[in-house]
Amino acid sequence: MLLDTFGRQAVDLRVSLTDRCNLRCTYCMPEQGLQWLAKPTLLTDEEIVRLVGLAVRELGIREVRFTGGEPLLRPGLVSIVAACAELEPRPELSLTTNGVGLARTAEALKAAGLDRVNVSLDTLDAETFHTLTRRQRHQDVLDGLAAAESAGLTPVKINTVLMRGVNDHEAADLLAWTLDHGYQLRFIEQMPLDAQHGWTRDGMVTAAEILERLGERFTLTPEQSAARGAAPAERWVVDGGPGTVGVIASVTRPFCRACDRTRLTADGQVRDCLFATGETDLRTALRDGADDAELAALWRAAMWGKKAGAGIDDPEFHQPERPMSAIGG
Ligand SMILES: Nc1nc2c(ncn2[C@@H]2O[C@H](COP(=O)(O)OP(=O)(O)OP(=O)(O)O)[C@@H](O)[C@H]2O)c(=O)[nH]1
Ligand SMILES: C[S@@+](CC[C@H](N)C(=O)[O-])C[C@H]1O[C@@H](n2cnc3c(N)ncnc32)[C@H](O)[C@@H]1O
Ligand code: SF4
Ligand code: SF4
Repeated sequence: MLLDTFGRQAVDLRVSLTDRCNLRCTYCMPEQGLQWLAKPTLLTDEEIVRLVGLAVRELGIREVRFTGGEPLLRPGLVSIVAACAELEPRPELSLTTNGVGLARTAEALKAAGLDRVNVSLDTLDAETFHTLTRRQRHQDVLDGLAAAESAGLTPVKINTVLMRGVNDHEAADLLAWTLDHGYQLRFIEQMPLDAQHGWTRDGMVTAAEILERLGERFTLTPEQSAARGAAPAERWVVDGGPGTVGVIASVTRPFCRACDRTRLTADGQVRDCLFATGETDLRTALRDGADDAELAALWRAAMWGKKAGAGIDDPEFHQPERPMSAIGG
C-alpha cells in the first residue's frame, strides 16, 4: 500500500498523459505555450499501462484519473484506457479534459471502459472563452459535453475556475445552466501552479466570495447525505435539491488531511503531492530493467515522505518548478 507518516493511504492515481495542450488558459500557461517535455523522456503507452498495472495489483490503487496537459491529445488514449479496464481488480477510470475533441472520442472512450469525465468550462460566452483560453473553441467544448452525456460517461462534472473581472460575474448563470443540463458543477479556487507565476493571494476569487455570489440567486445547504471522504469538492444542495454545486477550495479550505492521491507525470516521475518540490524517477528505474517489486518499493518510499499539506498560506511556501500542465492537474 502507499502509506505516509500521517497515516494516509493513496488509493487514487492521477496519470498525466502529456504536458501539451491545445488551449492556453491564462491561469495555467502563457500564450506562447511552454517548453514541452522531450519525446524520449515520455513514457510509452506500454510503460504507462505497466506502471498503472503494478499500482493496481501491488499498491492498492482503486481509481485512475487520466489528465494532463490535455489527455485527448495523446494518440494512444483509447488503447491505454482499454488496457487499464482489463486490470484486476478493475480500477475506476476517469478523465479530466478541456473537452475539445471529446465529441469525436466520447463513444470510443466509453466502449474502451472509461467510466466518467470531468470537463473544464469557465464561461457560457464564446468571447469570454476566447479571452480565457486564447482559442476559439467554445462550441467544441459544448459539443464535447453533450457527447459525453449521451455516451454515458456520467456523471459529467464541470470544472470552473473563476477569474476576477473576467468570468466571476457568471457564477450563478453557470450554475443555472449546468443544473438545466444535468451536469455537476464545481468551482475551483485558482492555485499558484501557473507557469508564468501570475497567481496572487489577493487576486484569486475565494470560496467565500463564490458562495456569496451564488447565494444571491440560490439557496445553498451543505450536503449531508454523502460523506465527503477524500473528495476535493465540498458540496451544497441547491434550492432543496436534487441539484448540487461543489467548491474546490484548495487555498482557503485545504483538504490535505484526507488526501488519498499519488501522481505519475508523463515523463515517469512520481509526485506525492500536487505541490511537491521533489519527485521520484520511475522511468529510469523501469528502463534500467527494474522488476515490479523494485518499482513498487520505489513508489512506496516516494509516498512515505509526503508532507502534511500544500502549505500555500505558509510564509515559506514555494511554488513547484513544474507547472500544473506538466504535473497533471
Ligand atoms: N489541492 C488539490 N487540488 C486538486 C487535487 N486533485 C485535483 N485537484 C484540482 O481539483 C480540480 C478538479 O480536478 P479533477 O481532475 O476534476 O479532479 P477531482 O475534482 O478530484 O475529481 P472527481 O473525483 O471527479 O470529483 C483541478 O483544479 C485540480 O487541479 C489534489 O490532490 N489537490
Ligand atoms: C491542468 S488541467 C488538465 C486537464 C485538462 N487540460 C483540463 O483543462 O481539464 C486540470 C484542471 O486544472 C484546472 N487548473 C489549471 N490551472 C489551474 C490553477 N492555476 N488553479 C486551479 N485550477 C487550475 C483546470 O481548470 C482543469 O479543470
Ligand atoms: S487548464 Fe487544461 S486546457 Fe487549460 S491550458 Fe491548462 S492544461 Fe490546457
Ligand atoms: S495539495 Fe497535496 S496533500 Fe493537499 S490534497 Fe492536493 S495532493 Fe493532497
